[in-house]
Amino acid sequence: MELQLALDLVNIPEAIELVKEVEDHIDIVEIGTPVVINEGLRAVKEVKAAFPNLKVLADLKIMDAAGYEVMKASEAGADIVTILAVAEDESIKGAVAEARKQGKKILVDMIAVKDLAGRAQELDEMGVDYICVHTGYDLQAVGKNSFEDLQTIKSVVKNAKTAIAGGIKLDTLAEVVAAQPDLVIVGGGITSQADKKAAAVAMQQMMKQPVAQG
Ligand SMILES: O=C(CO)[C@H](O)[C@H](O)COP(=O)(O)O
Repeated sequence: MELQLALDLVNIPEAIELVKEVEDHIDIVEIGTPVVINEGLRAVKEVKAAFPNLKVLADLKIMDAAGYEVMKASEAGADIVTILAVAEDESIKGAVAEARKQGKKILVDMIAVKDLAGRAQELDEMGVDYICVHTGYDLQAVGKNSFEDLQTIKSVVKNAKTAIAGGIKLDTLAEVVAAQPDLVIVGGGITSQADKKAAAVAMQQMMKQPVAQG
């Protein structure tokens, strides 16, 4: 199980400072959508240059022109690029084809999908690398989470890795870990803590513990 640190509310120097604090305790650093909007793909390039040993995910949440956008994010140094599950199948297939060409991975964000099981099955058949259930900020604000959604996609996905994002904190991580996703994405659960390193260490330890059977 891998841990991804999501950076959403920072500029490039702040992102680099933040990652320095936790780099030994995370697997992937996400350049969040607001950062890409504010700073462009330069943020991906500079963070990858600063931390060549970490995988970098560009959270572009692609909706169209997928092959082109995956190509540009790849050129900037992204290892993983995100596309929205609600995009057209042609866009998903274009993203997967370009990622294969570039030696990169595609993570599909299931935000706003109603038929989670059906769409997850289709995406799995299209060869995407990760399928991620996600409660965005606007639904977190009304008390939602994606814990049940993770079980739903896990019951149908055969090939892709499964991931979960949205408001995960240390006190809710045990429930997430029990469902055994391949990837856990945490933003504010680390970045809003006074001791970010301690939060990342505690999360990493919890994720490494063997799961009780039965
Ligand atoms: O993609 C995002 C918002 O659209 C965030 O990166 C994701 O939700 C993780 O951040 P947090 O743990 O703070 O919710």
